[in-house]
Amino acid sequence: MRAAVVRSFTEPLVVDEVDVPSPGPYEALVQVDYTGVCHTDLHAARGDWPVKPAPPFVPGHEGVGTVVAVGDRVTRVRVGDTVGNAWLWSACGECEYCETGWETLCPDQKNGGYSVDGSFGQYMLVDSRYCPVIPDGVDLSAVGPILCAGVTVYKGLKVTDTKPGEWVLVSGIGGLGHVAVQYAVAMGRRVAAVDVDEEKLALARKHGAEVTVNAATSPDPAAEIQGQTGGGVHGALVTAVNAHAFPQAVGALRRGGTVSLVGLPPERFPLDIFTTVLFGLTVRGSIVGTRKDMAEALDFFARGKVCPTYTVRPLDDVNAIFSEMEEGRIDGRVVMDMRS
Ligand SMILES: NC(=O)c1ccc[n+]([C@@H]2O[C@H](COP(=O)([O-])OP(=O)(O)OC[C@H]3O[C@@H](n4cnc5c(N)ncnc54)[C@H](O)[C@@H]3O)[C@@H](O)[C@H]2O)c1
Ligand SMILES: CCCCCCO
Ligand SMILES: [Zn+2]
Ligand SMILES: [Zn+2]
Repeated sequence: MRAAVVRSFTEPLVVDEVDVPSPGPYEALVQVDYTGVCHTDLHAARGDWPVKPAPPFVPGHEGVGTVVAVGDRVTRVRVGDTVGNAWLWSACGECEYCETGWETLCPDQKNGGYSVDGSFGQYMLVDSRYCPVIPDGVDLSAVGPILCAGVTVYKGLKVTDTKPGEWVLVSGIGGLGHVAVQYAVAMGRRVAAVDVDEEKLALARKHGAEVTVNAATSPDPAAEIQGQTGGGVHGALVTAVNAHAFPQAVGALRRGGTVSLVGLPPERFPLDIFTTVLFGLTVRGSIVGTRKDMAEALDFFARGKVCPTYTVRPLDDVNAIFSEMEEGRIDGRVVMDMRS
């Protein structure tokens, strides 16, 4: 099968012929139709996080396709079903986190396109007990971005502990952020959006953001958001790939507000102790979503409440797509057509 392989963190990906994998007892072999390209795939290919993948590997965790073979212990899916892969490729199912609804924190989890091969290939393996099951009748070219961008921002919004009618800031209106605006609107939140690119802010307005601030031109984005939201946002979701966005989001919070950190620039940011304590602020990390979160995020998509903005491109464009992503030149999501 053809697949895009990371052979080195300093070389372009190689689109090569590789062996079709065989499913283990609980695994399913999936013929991939489409796969979204997440900025995490770029972090993986560049090896720029503290915990690095081990080349050679196939990135991708927003893949969707048809089950063509199953292992002998598989019961949850059948040949012919439409499934996806995900960052949460599998977990142990037995630790304190798996037992309490936090499988995303399982220390023994496997990660699609990072610690196990992912969806940038014509076939992929999934763990039948964890793979997202795609709702019938949905557009398979559009659903891929829900499998990571969608579930991640849906969960990140949930853990801001905001209520309908309250203000939520979405910082970074890229692949994650542009669907975050849609989930927030569908969840009844009022949305303020920040990015450094006017086209991205226009996309945020198109999807329902009432307030938009350009952090590249505003002298004080946090103050601007405080002013335009009558005292600050009740919650914030940071998906930006630049560390400057993080203290700005904290500064945009209303007293008692919560910020969910989702974006992963490999950096640190300063947190002012006094104002965090005085204003009773909550700063929390949020990583993807559980299988239950995934089913809920897919349901919003299947009911037409969220629809990714995306362009479809061939697998051979993968290195160009990464370069455009690095330069912030991708509006919405790129989805690669794996059928050719
Ligand atoms: N926590 C998780 O579970 C999780 C899941 C998926 C992705 N991620 C991470 O989220 C990040 C975003 O992923 P993506 O696929 O949306 O990336 P993307 O490249 O599509 O979008 C990034 C956005 O950040 C914007 N941006 C850059 N600098 C900014 C600034 N100073 N202020 C505001 N916005 C700024 C860019 O203009 C762009 O719109 C990546 O680091 C990725 O690894 C985390
Ligand atoms: C810590 C890495 C989280 C990446 C989630 C999938 O994009
Ligand atoms: Zn991702
Ligand atoms: Zn576990």
